[in-house]
Amino acid sequence: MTTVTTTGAEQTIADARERIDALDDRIIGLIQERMAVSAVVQETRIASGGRRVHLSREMEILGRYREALGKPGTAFAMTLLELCRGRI
Ligand SMILES: O=C(O)C(=O)C[C@]1(C(=O)O)C=C[C@@H](O)C=C1
Repeated sequence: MTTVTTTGAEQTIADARERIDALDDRIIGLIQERMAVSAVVQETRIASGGRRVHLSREMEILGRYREALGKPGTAFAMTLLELCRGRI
């Protein structure tokens, strides 16, 4: 019979990956929720004669992400905005 043993390092990695997967599930859920809320704002603005895109609001959002996460935060926020309002 073969005995399978797991080292401390393997167990630590497996546990951490499980937490990462759970966090990613929550992040994806939050992104989907953000997309739905953003759609409400965009549809309401368009229905009242406005445009889909509101550039000064996007600048505010990009600034928040850059302040919290640095330069990659800006790239992340740009991707997030593209998910929410499509490509411009
Ligand atoms: O806040 C708005 O006015 C929105 O329409 C939402 C949102 C966003 O997803 O954050 C989407 C499109 C706009 O260009 C700006 C921001």
